[in-house]
Amino acid sequence: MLADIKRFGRGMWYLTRSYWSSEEKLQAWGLLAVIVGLSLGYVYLQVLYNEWFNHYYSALQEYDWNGIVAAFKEFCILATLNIIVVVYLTYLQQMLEIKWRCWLTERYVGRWLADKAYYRMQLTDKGTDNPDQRISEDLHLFTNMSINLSLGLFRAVVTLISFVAILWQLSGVMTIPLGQQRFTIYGSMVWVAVGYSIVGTWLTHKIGKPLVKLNFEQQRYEADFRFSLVRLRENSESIALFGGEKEEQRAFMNRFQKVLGNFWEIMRRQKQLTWFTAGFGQASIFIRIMLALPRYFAKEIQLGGLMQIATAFDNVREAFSFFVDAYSQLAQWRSVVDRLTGFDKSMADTSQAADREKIERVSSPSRVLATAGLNIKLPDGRPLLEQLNLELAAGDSLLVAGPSGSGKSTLLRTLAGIWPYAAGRVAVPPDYKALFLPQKPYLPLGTLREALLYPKFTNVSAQEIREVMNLCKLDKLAGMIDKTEDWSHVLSLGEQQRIAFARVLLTKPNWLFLDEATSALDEPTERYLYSLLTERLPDITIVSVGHRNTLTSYHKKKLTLDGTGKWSLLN
Ligand SMILES: Nc1ncnc2c1ncn2[C@@H]1O[C@H](COP(=O)(O)OP(=O)(O)OP(=O)(O)O)[C@@H](O)[C@H]1O
Repeated sequence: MLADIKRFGRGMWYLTRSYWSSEEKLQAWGLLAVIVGLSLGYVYLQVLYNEWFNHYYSALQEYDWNGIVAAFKEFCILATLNIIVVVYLTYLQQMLEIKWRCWLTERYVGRWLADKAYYRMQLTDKGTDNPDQRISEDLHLFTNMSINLSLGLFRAVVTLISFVAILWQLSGVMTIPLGQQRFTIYGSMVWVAVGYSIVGTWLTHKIGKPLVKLNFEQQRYEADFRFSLVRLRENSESIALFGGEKEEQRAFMNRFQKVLGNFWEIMRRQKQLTWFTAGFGQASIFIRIMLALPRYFAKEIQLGGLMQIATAFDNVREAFSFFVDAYSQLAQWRSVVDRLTGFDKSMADTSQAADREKIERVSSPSRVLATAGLNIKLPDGRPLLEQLNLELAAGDSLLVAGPSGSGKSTLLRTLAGIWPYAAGRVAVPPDYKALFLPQKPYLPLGTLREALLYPKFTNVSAQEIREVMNLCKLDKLAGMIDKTEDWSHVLSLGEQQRIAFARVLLTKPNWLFLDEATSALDEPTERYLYSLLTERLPDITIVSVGHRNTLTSYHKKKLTLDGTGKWSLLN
């Protein structure tokens, strides 16, 4: 338990410190100071309201018309101030939350993308699941809960102190005769109000405790259910071709049953809790009056004093109920902090691993790409390729062949610098401008023009884009370059591969790595596109991975891998 609290404290400190000591610190602290000021103002207004009840009801009791008019005037001022304070308190609190979230999101997204951590993490770190959820949901929850809970706690404590003091004053001194003795009790109403609130909140907590876990589970079941629906959308074609609708429906309903079962549990618990809270709320209306009646009948206080006691009692009770509500959120807050610190640690580890990368990348003195003693392994340590010594001069072309799973793509990943399980030396030419084409090109959501120029949206004229598209046999699409679509779903794989070739002609790299980038094309188109490359980019060096025999004729060299570490080179 203590270790948990310590870990939570450390996590909180780590996540909070960065923003509050950042370049935005002045703004953040300034905003916080205004919010704290408004919170104090809000509590002070509640105290004034409480006194107002006294003035108003005392005037009513006395049939004092002038007193009532004065109370109305006072009420108008208090109500106006209250509205202004409540509006700005909410608005500024949300402003602080969004600024903090924005700062954290920028930082997390930046770190996730730096050193290709997003790719490496899925290879090296199995512990951090759903980084997308960490960034979108957890950062939102973290800032929201940190601000609401800490400022809420501050307000509740100040309210409690203020109204306990008021109740103490209004309680006067109570003397109870017991036989010969007389007992004097100070602040009697405080003890009753605090006792009543503690018992009530404790019972609420006892009855409502299982709801914390149940609500947490509900979120998880809902997320699982949603995820299965999203997967159907993503794999709609395969499922339609398999005719897998019945199986999918069964799987959906299985997941939905969990949502349903848990929700029934929540309803049952909620019902018990509502029995209690509704009863407790009604009882308190009665008790708060009963509490003050002895002094009222003893004519020690007036009707105004009676009403003032009643509202002070409500304020004390509300302040206590905040602790219970907050308590139920603590578990969620703690798990958010845990998840974020875990994610942070995993990003830090990944970037440290990138720093001590075992591949030595140097600049080659001539226009040659050379590997020396290159060893590539699988994540479990099995060798894929051992002691690869390869030299490729600018203008060369190399075909990488070998059985499926022998490590061809992994060799390309290593040359691109994204495979972490590799060691050795890679020398790259000084004017090295490489482009890697995978089998299924990535097409970002947006226009075709953006997809064609991804990731560097350089200024290329529409005319040039259309020309290149015509060259790549994409004339049908040349008129739609500014149309926004989910192109990866609309275009056939062959069309997507031709888009990738158009991308090559537009970005003009001098080293091109193709990983089965023509697998979906017919052989004549494949031949045409290879000849187009050498015709339009005569300086280009091509490294291709592929199974087709036809590819051999477009390359001068052939590297064959056997998947156990051995390789052979044919010139
Ligand atoms: N992220 C990963 N985690 C674990 N193993 C992996 C990972 N990526 C690839 N591998 C394994 O590495 C081996 C080589 O994969 P690679 O994709 O390089 O083969 P390939 O020769 O290109 O295969 P193919 O011809 O089928 O495309 C395979 O056994 C594969 O299962």
